[in-house]
Amino acid sequence: MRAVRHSCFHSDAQMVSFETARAVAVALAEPLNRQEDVPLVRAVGRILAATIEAPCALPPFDQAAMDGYAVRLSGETGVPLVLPISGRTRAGDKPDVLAPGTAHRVMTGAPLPGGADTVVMQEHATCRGDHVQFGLDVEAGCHVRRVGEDVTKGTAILRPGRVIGWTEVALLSALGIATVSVACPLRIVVLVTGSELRHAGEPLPFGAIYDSNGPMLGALLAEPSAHVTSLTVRDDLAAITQALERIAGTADLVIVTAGMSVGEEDHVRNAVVRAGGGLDIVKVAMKPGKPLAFGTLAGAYFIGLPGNPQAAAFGALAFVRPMMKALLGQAPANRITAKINFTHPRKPGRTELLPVRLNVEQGRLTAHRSGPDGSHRMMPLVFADAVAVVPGASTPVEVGTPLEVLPFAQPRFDVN
Ligand SMILES: Nc1nc2c(c(=O)[nH]1)N[C@H]1C(S)=C(S)[C@@H](COP(=O)(O)OP(=O)(O)OC[C@H]3O[C@@H](n4cnc5c(N)ncnc54)[C@H](O)[C@@H]3O)O[C@H]1N2
Ligand code: MOO
Repeated sequence: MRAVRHSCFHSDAQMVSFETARAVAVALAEPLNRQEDVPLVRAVGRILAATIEAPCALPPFDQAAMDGYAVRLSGETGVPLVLPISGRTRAGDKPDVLAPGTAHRVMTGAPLPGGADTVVMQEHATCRGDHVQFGLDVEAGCHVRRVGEDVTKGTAILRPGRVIGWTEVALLSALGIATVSVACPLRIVVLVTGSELRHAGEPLPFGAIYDSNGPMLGALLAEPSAHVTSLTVRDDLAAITQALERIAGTADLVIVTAGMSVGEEDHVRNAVVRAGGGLDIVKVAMKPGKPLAFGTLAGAYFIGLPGNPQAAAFGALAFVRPMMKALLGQAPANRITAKINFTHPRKPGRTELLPVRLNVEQGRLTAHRSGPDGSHRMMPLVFADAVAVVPGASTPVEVGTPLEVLPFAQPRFDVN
């Protein structure tokens, strides 16, 4: 774990820019380098921890690509129009040898008989008893899959950081690899703070609200490489400190929601320090999400997200996801831009995060506003599939401006 500047937030609590906070989040998070071997069939969504070299070639031998007849067309032999059929090889049979001046019946996937260099599709041949007659348009070398033309034995085919998906399962299975070394899942604990919170299904007294941040962050962050658990605590300094002490040592990443601001019931930053942790960043120049803190807590990374649901979600997308990638040994995600199709009046200041709906229009990724302002609102999230990043220095943003977007779902090209 890299050392962080344990600056005290009471003294001159510094506010850093959104870009600085993003850079710090990733720079803090060192790869955990914990790995385990798992059966390939259970490895989907897991992250490769070691380079895989091909233990054999693909195809593993020269083979017929069509049902037909293997012949030798190159060299001096040439092809008479009619050839005797000298043998038969199916997929799975041992390789045979082509008798000179003959044709050899082969099925797709069969080892090419030694000496043959071409397969003629059976649709271009007529079988006459123990002879076969070919059409005139036979092309030398065709319909043969050459050994190693897809994968050369010994080459590095997959590198650490790669997410195992169906394509990797196919490739590794073809190479006979049944077990892979993957990064151990991250242990993420979400501590939900707030005396007003109740769990869905519980009675709701007037003034109370249902906890949505806990379930939301669980759903947003959980993946095959990250186990997320959550617990809830009331707005009480001693109770939050105790909860943090209990969590310490059981998590790689501790996420707290709410209690991050300056009110009398906002205790999280004090509790982190009391629990033996340290805070590096305590405010970020972003809207929503300004009361957001980073630090460490007993060997874990700590991130405190504001209580408003949009602020908590956007903090998770902008900082937690990149930290998770770094901890799992993955390269940072590609930055994606979309053209916005709305105007957004503003003065230069904090970076703004706006929920947007993405569409492809005239071949360009286009972002539409998904609802009115307000980081307490849930509906703009439901109608969005990304958040657009308006840089702090921007003046009013016009239709057609390209802006970075952070997609809610991680696209395939985003995972290396
Ligand atoms: N005087 C100031 N007041 C506030 C400031 C400020 O700078 N000065 N910042 C505002 C901003 S911006 C935000 S964001 C919030 C952040 O506050 P906290 O992180 O301390 O969060 P709370 O005050 O506890 O809660 C805010 C809001 O979110 C609701 N909430 C909390 N947890 C959940 C949950 N798990 N599920 C659903 N909703 C939750 C909570 O009930 C509040 O309505 O502070 C502003 N105030
Ligand atoms: O900035 Mo607060 O994060 O919700 O509005």
